[in-house]
Amino acid sequence: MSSPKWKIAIGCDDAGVSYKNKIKADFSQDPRVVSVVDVGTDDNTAYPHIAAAAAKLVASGEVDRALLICGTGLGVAIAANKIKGVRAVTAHDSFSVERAVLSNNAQVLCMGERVVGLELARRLAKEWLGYVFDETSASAAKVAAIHHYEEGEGGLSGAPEEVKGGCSPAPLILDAVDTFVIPDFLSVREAVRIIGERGLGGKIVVGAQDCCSEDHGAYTGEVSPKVLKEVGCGIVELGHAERKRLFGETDEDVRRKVQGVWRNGMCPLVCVGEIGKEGGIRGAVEEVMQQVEVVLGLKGADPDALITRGIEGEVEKEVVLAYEPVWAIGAEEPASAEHVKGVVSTVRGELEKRTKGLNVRIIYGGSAGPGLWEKLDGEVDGLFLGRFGHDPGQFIKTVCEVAGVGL
Ligand SMILES: O=C(CO)COP(=O)(O)O
Repeated sequence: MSSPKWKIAIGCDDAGVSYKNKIKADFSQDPRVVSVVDVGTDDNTAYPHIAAAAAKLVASGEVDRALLICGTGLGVAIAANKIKGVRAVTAHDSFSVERAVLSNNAQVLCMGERVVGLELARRLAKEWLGYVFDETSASAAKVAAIHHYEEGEGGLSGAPEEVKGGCSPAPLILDAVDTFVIPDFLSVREAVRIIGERGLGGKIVVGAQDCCSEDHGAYTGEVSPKVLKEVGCGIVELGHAERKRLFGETDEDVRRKVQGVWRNGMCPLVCVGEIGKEGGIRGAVEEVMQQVEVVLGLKGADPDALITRGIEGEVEKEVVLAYEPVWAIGAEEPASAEHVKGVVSTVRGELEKRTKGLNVRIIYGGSAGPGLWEKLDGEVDGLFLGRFGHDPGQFIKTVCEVAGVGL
């Protein structure tokens, strides 16, 4: 394996200028270093500002590591540790420098110009470049525990915790499945931040549970799809049965919202499903098709014109239909596999004829969870979890089943 090439930030206060400049010069000659960002200082800027500037570069991923010098190496470490995601240590001996990386995955090394001799400081900085944290080592779980405490017990409750718990499936599994989480509105930004921070942005899409059909205007209390896009949403759930039942939302309302979601380059996830189970597969297909015709604007539409009609500008030609028989939501069991397969395959066949150029995926929801996927014989494109998605263990189990990977 080739050794890594580091992007490094370096900084000091007025007590650490000469060591910083020496080590910076060493780094510029070291083939293991691709770039050095000097955050200062050669004046008397106080150490917390310098340390925070370097630590922010680490936290944002602009650099891999930072080296900070002050009189003791203590103040800069304390300040750098205030930046979320950063682990900074003070170390003046070879063993501590090694363990700082291999045990603690510290990205920031701090030294004190008044504590350690110049030649030792230079040697330690050189050794530091040779250590790489092993994510598969026994230390990884302990570093993850630090991260857990950093998230804080006093943070938002409810959905963010679920999001945090649900963020742990290995990235490889997530490569095999398109995964999304749809928290409440207030938790959307936090979900985007946590997922990004764990390097899972692009692997887990964050969505919203509803949106306004309009981007701007006097719609007090509504949430604009434009704003959802800006904060990092990629998918918006529309027309859930509860919105229809409790808030009187109609399929025509959903149609306008679908347009708003498309207009903003996101994917609409439209819930459809029959109310009662008496009509069997036939009755369900009829009810679902009536809803789909309205929400996708299919009635009397020329399939070729469908995609451009009413969708201005950038067109995201995809929709996810969540087939959720209303009677199966919150029930003890999901609908039978036979029922789901029958409805989905018929609806899919209809839509193939009538939605040219539109990528339609149909997923199943309604008491969906572990054990269901294999029964559906590949007839549906995915699952939409309610209660089982709130439980990180069940969520991960289901994702693994869909990915075809054992836990
Ligand atoms: O409505 C649902 C998801 O939005 C389904 O919820 P349950 O899986 O808890 O039945």
